[in-house]
Amino acid sequence: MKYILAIDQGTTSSRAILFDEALQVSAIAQEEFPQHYPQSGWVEHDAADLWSTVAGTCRAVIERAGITATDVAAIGITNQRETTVVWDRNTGQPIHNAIVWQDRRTAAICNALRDEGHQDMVSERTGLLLDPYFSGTKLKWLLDNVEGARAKAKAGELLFGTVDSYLIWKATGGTSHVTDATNAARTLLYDIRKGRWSRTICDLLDIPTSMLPEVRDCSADFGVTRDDLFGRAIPILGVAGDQQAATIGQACFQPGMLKSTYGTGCFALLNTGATPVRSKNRLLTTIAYQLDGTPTYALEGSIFVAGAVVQWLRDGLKMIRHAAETQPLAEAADAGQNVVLVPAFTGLGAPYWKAECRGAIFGLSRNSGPAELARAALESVGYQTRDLLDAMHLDWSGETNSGAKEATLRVDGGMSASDWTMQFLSDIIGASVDRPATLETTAMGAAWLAGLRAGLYPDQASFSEMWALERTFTPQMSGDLRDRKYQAWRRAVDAAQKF
Ligand SMILES: Nc1ncnc2c1ncn2[C@@H]1O[C@H](COP(=O)(O)OP(=O)(O)O)[C@@H](O)[C@H]1O
Ligand SMILES: O=P(O)(O)OC[C@H](O)CO
Repeated sequence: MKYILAIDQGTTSSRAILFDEALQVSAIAQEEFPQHYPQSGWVEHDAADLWSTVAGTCRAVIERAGITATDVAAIGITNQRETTVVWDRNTGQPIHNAIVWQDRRTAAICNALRDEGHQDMVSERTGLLLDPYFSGTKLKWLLDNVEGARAKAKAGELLFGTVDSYLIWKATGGTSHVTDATNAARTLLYDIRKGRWSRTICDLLDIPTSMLPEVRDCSADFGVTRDDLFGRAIPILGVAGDQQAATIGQACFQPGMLKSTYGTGCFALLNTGATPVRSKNRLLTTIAYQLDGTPTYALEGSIFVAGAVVQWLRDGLKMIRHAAETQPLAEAADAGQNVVLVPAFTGLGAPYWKAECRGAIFGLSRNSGPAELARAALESVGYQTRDLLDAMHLDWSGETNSGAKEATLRVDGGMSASDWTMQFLSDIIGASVDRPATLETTAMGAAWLAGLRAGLYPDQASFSEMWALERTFTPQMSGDLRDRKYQAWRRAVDAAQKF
């Protein structure tokens, strides 16, 4: 029996998942690592923690399954996207903590670039917006603020990478400085149409192109691990950013297919096929996957707070002890009250992009309590998804909320386990929501990419047929109530922005 080892390096933990020849999960290991918040709005990871938890969970999962590295045909990597690492080519030492995707420290750089009129040029090339979310301005900040960094970068002594790149460099003993097209597409430095680093944007941000990794297909040769790492060299044959890997794991291979992942945040990707669609509604254009040199594009909506609102009920308000307790609370809530929670704890993402907006609660009465708050928290995830899907459908077919007429929404991620939330989601978008039998879709996407290259797993068509449904949620709410509730949400978001 041969296995594929999938590495899922996420924002709060690293996971290693072993898939067998039938693409079934054999073993899982997971390890959390510290988050660093040096200032308000700043989020950092120690790159050494990312590497040690990845190496540690990989070794653990091999041991747990009672196999050896000889049984592992290939490694697939999927990762938190945009997070930026810069390290010394000679010593391998990072010059600073990694700056995490959530970090807002480059807001001023982005505002200045926007004021100078660069938004259109950047969007046209990268599909992205001038927002601190993406890697480019984080890299510029590091070169501007770490002593001696720019001179060393110009001398060719420093390397840049998103997390995949850094992990590959470490795993291969510094022999491979590469990334894949989906991760490159999140840097703000990559021309997604031409398929190469944009010299114009690198010049604008004063970033030497010699620092940038070589960009490969998602299913390709990324290097082989050092012999001493797992006892035998293993080839790394698949790489994709985590939301793209989930799109692959959900087998969203046809234009019009749509997935939404509910973890800490929520990321919805709509496959738009061979042509990049430029959003008129402030969504992102990105690469869904690239196989055999051909990119497939997607429209993406990114929400920064989804499951995190449940974490806030648990850790901030101490209203619940476990995320699943929100369901009985929401069921018990008084249906006559319309409490609306706007969870803009770290600003609003797509389609609003209001970094300075903060959260708000509307419609409280003397009778409002934990049940109404829990319901409002879960509902906020549905409303935010509706915002994204309305924008997507406008970009894609020119109609608002044509979801009901199109392919259903495929969901995954920790919060998709909440039946109540998934039913409300279906009600408020007025379309079916499909939850797959395997919720490990992100890791499965990475495993499939590697297994495809290794000759272990089937092609796209056969892989699509393996996708299995666990449950479909269909709309139960009347159209009238749906409209009234959604309009109340829109008023609440407007009011929160004006505060
Ligand atoms: N039964 C549930 N009901 C509501 N929220 C849940 C439930 N189970 C998990 N969550 C939420 O899902 C998130 C975890 O999902 P996960 O996919 O592991 O996230 P990430 O990869 O971002 O760490 C947490 O924010 C948690 O609050
Ligand atoms: O690590 P996750 O699952 O929170 O995903 C983070 C996204 O890739 C950020 O763009």
